Amino acid sequence: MSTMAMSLSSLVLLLAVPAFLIFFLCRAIYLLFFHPLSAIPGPWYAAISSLWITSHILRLEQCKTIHALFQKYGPIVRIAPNKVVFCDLGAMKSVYSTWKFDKSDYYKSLLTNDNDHAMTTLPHAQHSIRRKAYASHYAPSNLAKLQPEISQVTGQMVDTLHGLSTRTPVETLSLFRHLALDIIVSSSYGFRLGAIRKWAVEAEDSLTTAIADFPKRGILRSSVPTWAWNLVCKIPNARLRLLCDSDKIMAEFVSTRVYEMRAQLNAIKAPVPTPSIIAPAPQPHFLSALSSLSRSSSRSSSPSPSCSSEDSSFLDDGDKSYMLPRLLAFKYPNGEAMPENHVISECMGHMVAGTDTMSLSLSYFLWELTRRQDIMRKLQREIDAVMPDPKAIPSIRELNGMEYLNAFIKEGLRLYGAVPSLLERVVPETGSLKYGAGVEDFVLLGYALPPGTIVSTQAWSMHRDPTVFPSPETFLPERWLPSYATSKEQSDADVERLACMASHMMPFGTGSRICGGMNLAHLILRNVLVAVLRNFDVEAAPGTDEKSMDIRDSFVMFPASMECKLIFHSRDSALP
Ligand code: HEM
Repeated sequence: MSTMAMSLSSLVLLLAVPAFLIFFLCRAIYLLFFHPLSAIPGPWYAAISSLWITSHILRLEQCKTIHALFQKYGPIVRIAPNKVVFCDLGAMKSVYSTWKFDKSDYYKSLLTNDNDHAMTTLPHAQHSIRRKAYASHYAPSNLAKLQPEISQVTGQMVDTLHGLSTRTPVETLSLFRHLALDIIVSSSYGFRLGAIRKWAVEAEDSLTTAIADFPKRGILRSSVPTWAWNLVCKIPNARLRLLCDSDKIMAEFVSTRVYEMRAQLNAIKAPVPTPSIIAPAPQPHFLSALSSLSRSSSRSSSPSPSCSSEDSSFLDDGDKSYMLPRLLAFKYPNGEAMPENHVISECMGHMVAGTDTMSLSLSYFLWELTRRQDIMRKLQREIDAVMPDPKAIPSIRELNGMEYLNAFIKEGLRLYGAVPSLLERVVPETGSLKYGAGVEDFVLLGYALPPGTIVSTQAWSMHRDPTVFPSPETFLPERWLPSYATSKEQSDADVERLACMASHMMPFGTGSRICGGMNLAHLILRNVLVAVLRNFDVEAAPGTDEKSMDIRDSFVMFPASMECKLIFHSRDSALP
């Protein structure tokens, strides 16, 4: 009996193995030669399985791998059975701006507290409602009101750096993460977190740690089964607990702000005077030096666009206008208020989206300057001229008018934009969009893509197109400056060249899903760069070099060593 059973199971095995091999072979032949995407160039092994691209994602080198594919195969490449990438301006506009395809499931890995926020809301239609809830917060006119707070926090950071003993290496990813979080928290909730102050005394700020942990938690959480995750979180190790709880820590922080804000709003409705939720903070010299400038800029700015709020009067706290009350006052099209868990996840999404992106960009920008003293000196000459007092950051208008600084930031975002990765979208079902009279299929660079195909491009490659950016790997702010040509032909060519470069730039994404905090990001970059370079010369600390700063990517980019240590030398004595 047992001999019979054994021979039966060997027979099943004998048949199963070839059956599986035949199935795999037939599938591979179909994917390679008969699949609707089979005509698209690319490595044959990528066409038959996702394993190849997944191995590069796991090695944290997707951007460079995809870029090499464009160099080998041209502007459209098949990187997996169902995935197509492209590097072409027309295609970029078509996917992200004209047809506004929905995002792919990839974005669900960025959920906060298991809830959607604007970045993870996949369908275009739902997203545009969500975006309305917060968009006016980041309007330039509203940000102008928040400039004094941004300058103040930046000033605290500069004071802290001045207080360090000479030649102390500073890990700038951590420094700028604390700074960015202070700014985002203050501009979103009107709450002084004091992360920079804690950083200065080396005290841990659990919210900053939670935000730094968030991506690691996401990767770990999605790569192990729930039971294993629960087990990991039971290990009695304080650091591990913090990592496991990062979502919870963020959610609790935001819930408390919601609770406080509601209390304040209710108090405003009932005419009982209440103190502002902003903890009274000392008036640092930075703020006092700036307040008159910033007040005049906020007064002259146009009123912030209204959100669909019935109670917009409470949006202002004195001169300022925060994001949280906008979300609490927002009504969905059916007239219902945004549920509290949506408000919380939206706020968490912005903290996560804005913190590491800022710290990475600023760290790479400064690291580049340590290698390019010529650029640092040019920037300092321009900054010194508009910022005679090293403690008074110029007005937004003056910052925006700094030609070389602007060119430097554009070039920085070109090579060191914190999100250089594929921004995946999905070709919709046939018939849900009409591509033209009688045109059912979506055609990209001459290839018809069936519904469900995942299409994307990456800033890494769009920003390194040698036909648009000559010597693309060279950091050259001058490429963004007009040549001040005297002849009409030359100046027309100049305008065309600059416009062509600008149209290829997508450090903040592009189209309807472009970074919601882009204006705030620009403001922070300008504030921090002028404050740091007016006050310090920057040098790379021993060990911070090409190798340690080599770029890795996992949606955001980061240095191979996961740190960036720089030394800030005070310029006090050297100044005229
Ligand atoms: C240099 C800094 C930054 C870079 C490079 C950057 C880049 C990006 C990119 C590439 C996207 C995604 C586009 C897509 O998936 O198609 C994005 C989305 C987003 N970012 Fe940023 N970002 C930065 C700073 C910020 C800041 C400071 C905030 C706010 C505090 C912010 C808030 C957001 C939000 C809310 C979204 C989702 C937008 C939506 O779908 O409505 N970002 N960002």
